[in-house]
Amino acid sequence: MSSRKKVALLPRGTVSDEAVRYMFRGQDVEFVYCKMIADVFQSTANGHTDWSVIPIENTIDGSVNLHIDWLVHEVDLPIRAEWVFPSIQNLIGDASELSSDGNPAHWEADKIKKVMSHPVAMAQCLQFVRSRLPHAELETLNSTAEAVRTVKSNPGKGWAAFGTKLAAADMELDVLEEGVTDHDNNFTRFLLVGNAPYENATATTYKTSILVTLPEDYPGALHQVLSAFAWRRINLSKIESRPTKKKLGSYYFYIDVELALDTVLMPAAIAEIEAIGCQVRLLGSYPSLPYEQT
Ligand SMILES: O=C(O)C(=O)Cc1ccccc1
Repeated sequence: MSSRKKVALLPRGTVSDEAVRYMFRGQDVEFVYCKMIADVFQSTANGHTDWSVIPIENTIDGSVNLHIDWLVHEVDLPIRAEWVFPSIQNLIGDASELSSDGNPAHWEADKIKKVMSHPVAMAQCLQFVRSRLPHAELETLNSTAEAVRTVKSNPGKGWAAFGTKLAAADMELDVLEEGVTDHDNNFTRFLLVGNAPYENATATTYKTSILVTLPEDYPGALHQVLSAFAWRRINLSKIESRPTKKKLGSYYFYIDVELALDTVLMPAAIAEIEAIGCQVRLLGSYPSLPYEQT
């Protein structure tokens, strides 16, 4: 039997595709492209793939709540690694339709009736939309690659997309404007989740992600949770409250801790939090891989 690992991700030509090519550069893994994020998760949850790759947070728009909620409520797949990757969007369309002389650089705003993209990509380009395409209708789809494909299959309608250069090349469309993301330093954080372990000999930084549900009748419980980390001098890199989906006004806290679980301090901090009546669910303890420009 082949030991080649299978990784589920959004379609070819998406930002996820670029990020996964970067993460697994030089390694022999099989990419299983899925139409939308729910399919990505399901593919690993039902054993068809070893891992899923999930965009979880980005510089401009913050957490991708839909993806965090899937990870927490719909599947039980441990986090195996995280890494960041720059997400660069481009305005893509057919220059013969969107400019008067067919030159991509001469695209005209009033010829663009609608721009499509993934919601995360759209959120990253809103200033560009406001200043350069104020009259265009906006539509969000399952991925940037789907948006580019939709433009390709609807010629003559004045449609354009925000997406990658790879998707533009695949669909034989033009890059009308490069790098339309609102801030240059725009990175997306990706998670590798799944039941198969992931080894990375080069990792030097580790994180542990936990979900904490506070007892209802305990004033100051969050303060106690934070102090369990604070007096041990353990750094938190993220804390976010999300609805439990069980009752209005009931929340859990998603906490990223900058320490591996197999250190003396971490189990002690978790035991202290449990002792005050909080429920703690471990989402994973994993390497945090730096981005090195290739
Ligand atoms: O649709 C894509 O290209 C994705 O991979 C989702 C996404 C979009 C924008 C930034 C990061 C991930």
